[in-house]
Amino acid sequence: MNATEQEEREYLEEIKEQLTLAVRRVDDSVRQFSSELREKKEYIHEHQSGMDDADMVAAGQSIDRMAYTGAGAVARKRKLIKLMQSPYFGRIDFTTANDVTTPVYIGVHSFVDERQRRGLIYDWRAPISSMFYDFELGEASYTTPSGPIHGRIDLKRQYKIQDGRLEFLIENGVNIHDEVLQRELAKSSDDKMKNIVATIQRDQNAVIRNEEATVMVIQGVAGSGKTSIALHRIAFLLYRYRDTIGAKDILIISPNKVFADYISNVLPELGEEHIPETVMEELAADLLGNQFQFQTFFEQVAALLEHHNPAFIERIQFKSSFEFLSQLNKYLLHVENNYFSAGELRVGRTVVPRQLLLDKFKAYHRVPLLKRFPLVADDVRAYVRTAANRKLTNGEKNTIGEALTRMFRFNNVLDFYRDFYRWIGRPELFRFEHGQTLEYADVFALIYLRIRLEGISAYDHVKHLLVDEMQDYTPVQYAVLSRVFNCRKTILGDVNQTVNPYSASSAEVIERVFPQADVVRLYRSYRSTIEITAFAQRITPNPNIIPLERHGREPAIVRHPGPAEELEGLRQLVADFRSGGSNSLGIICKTPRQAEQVQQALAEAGGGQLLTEESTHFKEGVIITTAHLAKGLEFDEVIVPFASARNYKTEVDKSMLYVACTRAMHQLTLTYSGDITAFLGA
Ligand SMILES: Nc1ncnc2c1ncn2[C@@H]1O[C@H](COP(=O)(O)OP(=O)(O)OP(=O)(O)O)[C@@H](O)[C@H]1O
Repeated sequence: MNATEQEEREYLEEIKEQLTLAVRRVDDSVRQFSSELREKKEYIHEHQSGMDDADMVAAGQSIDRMAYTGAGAVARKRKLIKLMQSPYFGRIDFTTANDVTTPVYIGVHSFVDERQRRGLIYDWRAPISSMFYDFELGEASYTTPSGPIHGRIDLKRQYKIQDGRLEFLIENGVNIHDEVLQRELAKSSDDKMKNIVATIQRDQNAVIRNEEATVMVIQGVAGSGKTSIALHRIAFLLYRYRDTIGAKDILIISPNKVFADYISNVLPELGEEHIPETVMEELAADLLGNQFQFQTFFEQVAALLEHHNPAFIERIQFKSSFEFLSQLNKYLLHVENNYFSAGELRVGRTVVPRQLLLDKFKAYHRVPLLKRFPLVADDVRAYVRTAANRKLTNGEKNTIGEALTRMFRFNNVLDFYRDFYRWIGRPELFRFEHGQTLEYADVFALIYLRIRLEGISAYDHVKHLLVDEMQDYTPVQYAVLSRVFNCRKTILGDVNQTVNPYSASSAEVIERVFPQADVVRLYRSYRSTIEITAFAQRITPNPNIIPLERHGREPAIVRHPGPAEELEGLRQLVADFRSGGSNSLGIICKTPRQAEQVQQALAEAGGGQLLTEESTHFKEGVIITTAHLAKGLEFDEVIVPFASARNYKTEVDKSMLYVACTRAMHQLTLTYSGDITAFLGA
């Protein structure tokens, strides 16, 4: 052990000692709080009869305050215990312009020596910690609320401390990030996504700490860390704006429940509370007031994969275009200008002129169309009251309301939506009968019309919206999100990983809906070995991709004489996996039906967990699923069965194949019988 290591080990022991003392102090205060709380409760119980309402309210408030402070102490203790396991992962020695050198140890939380008022560990999100990610040795600077601080980094170290023990320490070199990063990436997968605070890269750090963007769009290649970065960005914003934004003010729109569960640990690992999440279908049901039965996105994609239906594809393509959104907007203008056929209105002896009705209708142009009528009706009632110089009967009041509503062409959003297709001369593009299931492509268009015609008030509480898998949502969906969530947004995805190429959105399309967006493109790929990344490039080439220099086995393509032999081969591959050292194997099929078939075939060989649309979480081991559901997840090893020309032949199939192959971290195998799919090239 050299002198540096000796010194660092001693320092670690010292910090652990201080942390132990801090835990003890928190324990003492928690004990004190709970005994005070108990005494207060006992006092109230004994003196209840002599207390009036005001006394009771005051006593209740004081109990709430104590409980709140007590809960704060418990949370503090949780953080301290976490720090005892792994107090810090990095250190920089920073010398300011006036030659004061401070060692800055960086960890997941801050820890302050209260007596000496000195920071012992800095939170990775603190302004000073940004230099750890942004600079090597030499000149460096960071920004504080009162301006930039310039200086020099004289020393830089990285540590791996686990269960309170120093596992390794890496000194100064220019490539220190690379070495630790390589170690992290070579590890086995987990059933939950991990935090990456110790190895955040410079370009990733810039996205995480961006405070200016009101809409941030991250377009990144498969495995570029988009989801990780977005979650760390949330953690950063929660820290930076801790007085105004809490975990409950954030909303994550994730593609499905399994994915939501997969990412659910990252923020708690970073000491933040669980963040509310939802899926598009839940949001849609809410925004439609639960009035319609509708197809899910998953069902739409499954239908596309099972049958080739050109009319269905045409409907989806049209409704996923930017043109569709423009047409809807034009239609709304047409409705505004033409659908209110005002006529003279007679109430008793008073005649309300047509022009007055038209003027009133126009005067409320800021109010959603269908919400204007009660307002115009009130104005008309006032007009009649003044003209007739008397109060109106209830019958007359109602007549005014009803007459006005009748002057408008429709008063039901569905009627407008159907009329829209007549107006554009394409009635065949809307297939829906009362009581039927609405096609997924119609869901958000209908919601958009509803918002424009009736308005919305919900979701004002959300202060930051995170949308993952942005390529799966259409312009009209973004137009809805833009109106429903009047807050900052982080939107991320990869247009190459679409599961429905007929409705995919690129960063450019999203920019048209959010012209103010800051778009960041990430090309470095971290998940897979170079061999796997190169293999996936054969399916969907991207000349800009930069794979991280990490090698593994060449992906294998295994041909079988027939389907029965292929299933037998799968059983063998699963047995090999079980006797190997990896944690997770994903068998990723094209359709849910094929996934079920594989599950049945493997039942005798120890089986595997089938992930379906209804699943809410997954465990390590053998997972059988579809590319659609595996999106966003990763596995040590991936098998893609049925990679034949018959099975993978359309554009949708190609996307599925790309998504499936890019889920593999260390090993990838494709199996088939008949001819191999043409998507792998020569
Ligand atoms: N700076 C980093 N340090 C360590 N690991 C990283 C880093 N960046 C990304 N990774 C790892 O790379 C893998 C892919 O990250 P993530 O799932 O966030 O990428 P993604 O771009 O959302 O992927 P995809 O779009 O393919 O689902 C994860 O295992 C993540 O931990």
